[in-house]
Amino acid sequence: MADSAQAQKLVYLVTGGCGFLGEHVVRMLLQREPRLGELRVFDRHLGPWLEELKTGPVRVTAIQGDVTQAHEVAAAVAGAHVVIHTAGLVDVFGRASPETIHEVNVQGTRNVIEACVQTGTRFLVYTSSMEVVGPNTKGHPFYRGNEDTPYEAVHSHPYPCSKALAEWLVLEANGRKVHGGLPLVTCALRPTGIYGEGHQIMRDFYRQGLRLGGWLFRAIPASVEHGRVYVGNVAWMHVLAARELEQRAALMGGQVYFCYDGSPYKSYEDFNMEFLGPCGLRLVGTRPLLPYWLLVFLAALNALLQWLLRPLVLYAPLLNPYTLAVANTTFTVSTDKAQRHFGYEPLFSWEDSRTRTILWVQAATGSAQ
Ligand SMILES: NC(=O)C1=CN([C@@H]2O[C@H](COP(=O)(O)OP(=O)(O)OC[C@H]3O[C@@H](n4cnc5c(N)ncnc54)[C@H](O)[C@@H]3O)[C@@H](O)[C@H]2O)C=CC1
Ligand SMILES: CC(C)CCC[C@@H](C)[C@H]1CC[C@H]2[C@@H]3[C@H](O)CC4=CC(=O)CC[C@]4(C)[C@H]3CC[C@]12C
Repeated sequence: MADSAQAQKLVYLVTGGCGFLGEHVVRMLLQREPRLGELRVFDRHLGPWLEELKTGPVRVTAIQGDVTQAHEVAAAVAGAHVVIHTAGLVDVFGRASPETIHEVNVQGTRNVIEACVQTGTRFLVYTSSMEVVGPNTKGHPFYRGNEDTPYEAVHSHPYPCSKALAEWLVLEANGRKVHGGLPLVTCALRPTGIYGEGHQIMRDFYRQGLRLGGWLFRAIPASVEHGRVYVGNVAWMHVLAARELEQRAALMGGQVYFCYDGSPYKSYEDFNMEFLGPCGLRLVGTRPLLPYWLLVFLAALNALLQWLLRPLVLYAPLLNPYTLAVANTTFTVSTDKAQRHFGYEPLFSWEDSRTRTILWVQAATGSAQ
C-alpha cells in the first residue's frame, strides 16, 4: 500500500461478510475500492448471493469458517493486506449462552489479531458498537455525545461486555510488530443501532404490526432519543477507514470512531415508523399505552419464563429487562471525528437511506402498499 506501489492490487478479508452489515461491506468494497484485487468473505454461514459476485472482475473467495477456530482464521488471513472484522454474535435476547457470546466476540477477535501478527497483515478495522459505551446499567442518558464525552460505562450484559473487551483487545494491539517487523495498525468503529436493507428486527416489527391488523402500540416515550445509522453509511465508513489506515496510521491507529450520518434523532419506535408508516402501519398513542412499571414487570416475567422454559424450549422475546433499558435510555451521538481523521462523509443522504429501507421492507414482506 506504499506510494511506489499505487497500482498494487490488495487482498481484503471481511469476517462475518454474509451478515447484515457484512454483506453491505462486501458489496461496498466491490463498488468503491479501486485497488481491490481479491476479496475474501469469511463466515460461518455463506450466503448464496456470493455466487453472483464471483463473475465480476475482482476475485471473490468465499471461506466457510469459524472465528473461534484459530487455525481457520489464520488460513483465511494469510496473505491479506487488510482485515475488516465484523463477525460477531449479536444477541441481547438470551438466545445464546454468555459463554458462547464471549467465545465468538472475544476469543474470535483475539484469533483475528493473532492471525494478523503471525501472518504479517498490518491493517485491521474492527466493528465495535455503541454498546461499548452505553447505555449503562444505571440508565444515564448519553445525549448527542462524541468519542470524548465522559460517560460511566458499566456493563453487566454478556453482549456489551464482550464487545467492550474485544474492542479493547483491538486497540491494545495497535503498534504490535507483525511478521516481517512492521507495526499493526488498528481502529474500531462504533455503530449505533444500524438500520437498512436486511435489518431483521425491522422486518419482525413489520410482521408483528401486520398480525395486529396494521397497528403498533407505543411502549417508549417519544422523548427518549435512540441513535440510528444507515447500513450503507456504516459500510462506507469501514471501507474508507480501511483505505486510509496506512496513510494516516499515526492519527488513526488505536482510535475509536462512532458511526454517524444524517439520520434524525428520534425514539426507537418513532424512527421505525419512518419506514413502517409508508408500509401501512400506524403507531398508536402519543404516550406509552402501558405504564412503565408494567413494562418492567412484563420484561422481568419474560426473563423468568425464559429461564424456566430453557430446558424445554428457547423462549426469547424482544422484550426483556436489558432491551427495555436500552430502548428506554437516551443514547445519541453527534461527532465529526471520522470526517476529521479520514475524510468520511455519509454516502447516502437521510432521504436515500429512508427510501431504500422502505423499498426493502415492502419487498421483503411481499407488501407493496
Ligand atoms: N446490528 C446492529 O445494530 C449493530 C451491530 N454491531 C456489530 O456489527 C457486527 C455485525 O452485526 P450484524 O450484521 O448486525 O449481525 P449479523 O448477525 O447479521 O452478522 C454477523 C455475521 O457474523 C457471522 N458469525 C457469527 N459467528 C461467527 C463465527 N463464530 N465465525 C464466523 N462468522 C460468524 C454470522 O454468521 C453473521 O453472518 C457485529 O460485530 C455487531 O456486534 C454494532 C452495532 C450495532
Ligand atoms: C418493545 C420494546 C420496549 C422495544 C424493543 C426494542 C429493542 C429490541 C431494540 C431497542 C434498541 C435496540 C439495540 C440498540 O439499537 C443497540 C444495539 C447495538 C448493537 O451492537 C447490537 C444491537 C443492539 C443491542 C440493538 C438490539 C435491539 C434493541 C435492544
